Amino acid sequence: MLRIRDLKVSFDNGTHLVPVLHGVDMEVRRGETLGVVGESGCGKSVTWMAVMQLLGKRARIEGEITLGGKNIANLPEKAMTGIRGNRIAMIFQDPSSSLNPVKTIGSQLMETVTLHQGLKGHAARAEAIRLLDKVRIPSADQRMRSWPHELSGGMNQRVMIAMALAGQPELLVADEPTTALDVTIQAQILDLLEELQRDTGMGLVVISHDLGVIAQVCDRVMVMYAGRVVEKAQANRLFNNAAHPYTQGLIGALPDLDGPSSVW
Ligand SMILES: Nc1ncnc2c1ncn2[C@@H]1O[C@H](COP(=O)(O)OP(=O)(O)OP(=O)(O)O)[C@@H](O)[C@H]1O
Repeated sequence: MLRIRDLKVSFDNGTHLVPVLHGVDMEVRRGETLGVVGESGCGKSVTWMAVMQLLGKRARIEGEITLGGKNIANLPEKAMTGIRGNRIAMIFQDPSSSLNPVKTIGSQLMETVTLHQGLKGHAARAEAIRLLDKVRIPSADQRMRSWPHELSGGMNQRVMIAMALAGQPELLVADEPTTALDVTIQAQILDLLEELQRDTGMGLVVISHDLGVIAQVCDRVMVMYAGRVVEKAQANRLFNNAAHPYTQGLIGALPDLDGPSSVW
């Protein structure tokens, strides 16, 4: 469905270009859940921000990004607006900074529904409530009147996922979707993403520095290190038999339940 070939990204810092991605190759197959893992700063977010053309004017992007066979790298902004949200949607780490604090959940969700589905008034409201139900927000009708600060981080992330679903995207990119949440809520959000992926058949990309998160939901995994993909594998193969030393190090760093306890 989506193929990235030899993606190179540099940032212009005023005096010279600073290379950040050095030729990334990646692909997402229809209906799969792909994990992108690697330490902070290795280029996970930049890769997907480049796909979405959200990197701003200082970024120089080279390479090929094809969606359904069509090259979308460096598309004009107007054409890209038709892709963002409608074909590829993205959610981020901190839902409270993505939501507008001075608008209710309902009005933000209705705006998104109007933008992507052209619905207005009662129809937009009904669709917004349906989406809140779909992401398992209890009493969706009442929650429409809530402000972002009245909801927990986990609930706000569910609202962001509802917004992402408004455009019925073929692909949802979740960039560290659970990093800002506590552990029990993390598991619930991952379960929800998995369930939505199964129900809708959309492709799902989960970006995380946390192998535990990747292990829970992903079919295939791409491991990134210093602006490159260093390993691609089926998730179970990767965890049992990682080929690259960096991946072996990442797996070796996971806490071992059978190992000696450090708590006395
Ligand atoms: N707008 C920007 N201008 C300049 N450099 C940037 C910009 N955005 C990212 N970078 C640099 O690109 C590199 C990759 O960043 P990226 O955000 O993709 O890392 P990451 O793997 O997603 O890590 P994290 O999980 O910490 O976000 C980093 O060195 C970062 O400082």
